[in-house]
Amino acid sequence: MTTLPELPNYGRTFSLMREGCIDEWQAYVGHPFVQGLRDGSLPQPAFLHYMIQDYVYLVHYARAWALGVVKAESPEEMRLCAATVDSLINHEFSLHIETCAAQGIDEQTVFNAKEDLETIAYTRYVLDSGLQGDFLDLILALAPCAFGYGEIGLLLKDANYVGHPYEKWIATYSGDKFQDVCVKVGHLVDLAIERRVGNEPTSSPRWSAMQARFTKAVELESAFWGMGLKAVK
Ligand SMILES: Cc1ncc(CN)c(N)n1
Repeated sequence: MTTLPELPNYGRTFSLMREGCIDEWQAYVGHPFVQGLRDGSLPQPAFLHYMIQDYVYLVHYARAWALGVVKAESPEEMRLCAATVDSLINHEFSLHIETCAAQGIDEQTVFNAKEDLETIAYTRYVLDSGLQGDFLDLILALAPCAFGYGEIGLLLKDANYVGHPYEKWIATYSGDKFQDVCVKVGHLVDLAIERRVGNEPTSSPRWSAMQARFTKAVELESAFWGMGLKAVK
């Protein structure tokens, strides 16, 4: 029997929002694609297709975090957004670049890859949240990406071993560097909420719209996994 790791400590808002969409959340972190990553049964072509789309996703995702620098209302918010942009471009990208290079695909080719509909839907949803909304709208659309992969990394950590087909992927998302990003994003979300809606966010008239913003991004995460599986059907 597998024992579940303790819920990661990504802040107060994470716990509230995760609970507020628990069915959608479980569908995201327990998706069949994730099970295939865990036991190594995910076909390699599906993984490669996903990694190429995910690189494109991360390009837009980094742009959205850069928009966070533009929309921030305090130096701390600016710094945390800038640090996340740096971590995405100079750390997380490496996993994708190395995976694709091992298959003879260079970074510029991946950068120019044609986007699947699921990639367009999710990335433009996040960017639009920041363009039409305020900093909070943006950050809540961005958050499930970090928290979900952080939680999945911890869930899959025990299943990893040297020579596992997805060893590097699991090591990246369960590793200290990525976990540290999740904790910092959790702190940023808590700060942003406190600044704009106060200490009792669930009593705010804005809460249901905030939860809806978060939940939609969670659903788009599941659709993104589904895109990866479709590649081999
Ligand atoms: C679609 C998606 N969501 C989240 C992550 C983790 N940054 C990612 N790489 N790709």
